[in-house]
Amino acid sequence: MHEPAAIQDQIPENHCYGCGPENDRGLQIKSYWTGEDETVCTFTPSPHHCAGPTQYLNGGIIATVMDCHTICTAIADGYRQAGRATGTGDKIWYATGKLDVQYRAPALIDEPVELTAKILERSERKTHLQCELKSGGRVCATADVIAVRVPDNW
Ligand SMILES: CCCCCCCCCCCCCCCC(=O)SCCNC(=O)CCNC(=O)[C@H](O)C(C)(C)COP(=O)(O)OP(=O)(O)OC[C@H]1O[C@@H](n2cnc3c(N)ncnc32)[C@H](O)[C@@H]1OP(=O)(O)O
Repeated sequence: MHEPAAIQDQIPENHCYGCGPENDRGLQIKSYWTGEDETVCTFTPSPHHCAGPTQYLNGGIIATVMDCHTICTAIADGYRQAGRATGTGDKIWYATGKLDVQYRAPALIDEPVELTAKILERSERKTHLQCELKSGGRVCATADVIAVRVPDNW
């Protein structure tokens, strides 16, 4: 069961190509909590997101959606840990310190991809997450991500 609002729709001033509602040429992914430490995202590729062969999704797009889904999860978790609703009060912002993607199978361009993110560990400055991307019912990519908390003036 999803919370009513997507995480991205609660984070203000986000122009990110992958997840910013303010970027009208971006991918505009939407992520939702499904549990204490887990989120999901469904992304529907467009034909121009293809790899060399037109039936498969481009690897950079795969990395981008995994990056944005996990970093937005870390940001929302930062607000949760601070005891505040996402996007309220002083800004909490994380950047990608590490994004290690394993491409395990090609992802189909003409079906939505399903992403899950799981928080493995958190400390004051960083959050360690794992992400899985499925297409056509199989795991096509996994990622190990370190989100690092950055100040407003980053
Ligand atoms: C005005 C406000 C507007 C708000 C608007 C809101 C928008 C909000 C939505 C945005 C959603 C974006 C979603 C897409 C996210 C991107 O695409 S961000 C763009 C890509 N990333 C970058 O450009 C990052 C570039 N790198 C950097 O800026 C800095 O190197 C970093 C990553 C912030 C680290 O800074 P630093 O000062 O070197 O940090 P440092 O104190 O050394 O490390 C902090 C901790 O992180 C660990 N760490 C750092 N890097 C790594 C690493 N690569 N591997 C493992 N651990 C690491 C350190 O070991 C350390 O751990 P502890 O010692 O605390 O245990």
